[in-house]
Amino acid sequence: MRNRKKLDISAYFVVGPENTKGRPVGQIITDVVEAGFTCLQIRSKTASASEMIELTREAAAILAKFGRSDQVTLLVDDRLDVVLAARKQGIKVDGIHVGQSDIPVEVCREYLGEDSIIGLSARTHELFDYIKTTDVGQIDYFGAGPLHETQTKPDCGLGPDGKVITRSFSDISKLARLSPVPVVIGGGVTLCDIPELARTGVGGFFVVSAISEADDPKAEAVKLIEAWKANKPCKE
Ligand SMILES: Cc1ncc(COP(=O)(O)OP(=O)(O)O)c(N)n1
Ligand SMILES: Cc1ncsc1CCOP(=O)(O)O
Ligand SMILES: [Mg+2]
Repeated sequence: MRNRKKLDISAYFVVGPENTKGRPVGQIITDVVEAGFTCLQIRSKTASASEMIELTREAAAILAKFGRSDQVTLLVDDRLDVVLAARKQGIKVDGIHVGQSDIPVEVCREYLGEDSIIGLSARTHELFDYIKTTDVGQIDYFGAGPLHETQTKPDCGLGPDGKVITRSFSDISKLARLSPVPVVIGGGVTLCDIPELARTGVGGFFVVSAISEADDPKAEAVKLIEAWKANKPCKE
């Protein structure tokens, strides 16, 4: 349980090769690690299993190089097979993030073990009922959103009527209050959202494009962290 107890989801970067405008994923991961991000997720809807394993290897090596392997949590999106194969090859990967239509949390827990981190996305249109009724014993955090519609994941927040439901800051505060596990918010999050998000009481924010598409990913990552810690209005 050591890993699970010290989980820090305050500054969480999600990335895959389709998000970086052709730039090397490893360079942007290096930037966010140097900036002080606390959580990394390898997520790709286009990469093969072997490409995902290589990206995970590279991320783990970057964490090791900066002496951050025990402080920064490294997760893989969706792919239990990738996590298992990576571990088999000696790569230090801490766990998985799954959504409602992915491999069930119980199965992930069975294969990954008690010390692994498992994040779950809560279904947006049923969020509040869901957190009240779900057995959260096997879950380490909820990923929720979107705060704004996002091209990175256009189906995020899609309601039964086909319209995207975004979450207000007051919804998010309520979620932070009611959720039995820490909540991380993402989906269209940019620097200017961070101060208000920090005031909601959630455990953190997650971003893809705010960093992966920035002209200077490292500078953007630093600003995001400073804004989260300082709780001050943003200056672009
Ligand atoms: C931290 C975090 N929160 C939510 C998600 C979304 O997961 P999911 O709903 O399974 O959608 P995909 O990312 O698989 O498209 C996430 N990946 N990370
Ligand atoms: C992976 C994911 N899950 C919910 S929204 C999202 C993508 C968020 O990307 P961006 O920060 O670019 O809006
Ligand atoms: Mg998923």
